[in-house]
Amino acid sequence: MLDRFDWTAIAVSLDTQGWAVLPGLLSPAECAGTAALYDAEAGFRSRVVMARHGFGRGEYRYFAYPLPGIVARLRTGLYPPLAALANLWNHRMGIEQRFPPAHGDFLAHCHAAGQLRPTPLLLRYGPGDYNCLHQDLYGAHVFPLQLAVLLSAPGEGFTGGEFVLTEQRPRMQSRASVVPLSQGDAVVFAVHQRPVRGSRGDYRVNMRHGVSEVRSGRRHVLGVIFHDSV
Ligand SMILES: O=C(O)CCC(=O)C(=O)O
Ligand SMILES: [Fe+2]
Repeated sequence: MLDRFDWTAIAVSLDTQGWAVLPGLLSPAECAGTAALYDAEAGFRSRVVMARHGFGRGEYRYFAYPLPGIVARLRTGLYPPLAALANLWNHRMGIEQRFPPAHGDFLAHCHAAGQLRPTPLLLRYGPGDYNCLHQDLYGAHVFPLQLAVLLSAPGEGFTGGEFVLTEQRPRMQSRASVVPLSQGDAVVFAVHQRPVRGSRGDYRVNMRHGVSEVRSGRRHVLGVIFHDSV
């Protein structure tokens, strides 16, 4: 399911832009089935109403362990190629930490440090909802890449609600990107920082992500974060 993607091209896109799209990661049926979980009683550990925290407008729910099969498979299966890139990034940024090749081993480090709670989440937006620019840091252990899968169909299921990334460069003005996504596409992006090649070697830029206002309809997204939370 995941070996059909061109991981070399994905790494190049992440290196040059700070994000990459995995087209059609989930089928329309998988998108609908996953979005429908939002209304299930069980299977989640908490629900967050964004306006209550100043995070924006709309809401999300964090899955509980055990994760639904599709979420667990994506998290475990996408980790190894992303860990290889994360290790190159940490080397370039002068950060000592290296990531083990299997997700279970990385999670064991999170759990030993008291980061025990699962972070994959489902988000739901309606008209007027949006997600302020943020970084999903949940403790000292951070895996530097994450994924968001658009479960709804732009133009049909909703309008507005674009996925936005900003890149804050040292002593320079910030740059914004809008990531074009169709239903079932995933965007892989930097959680916190990424290395950028400059004329005098690599420097670090600070990344944030968010969602512009949804104008109509309903927008569901599956978020896959690889570190667990305190
Ligand atoms: O709704 C989105 O596209 C962004 C979701 C998000 O912030 C995340 O998955 O971390
Ligand atoms: Fe996020």
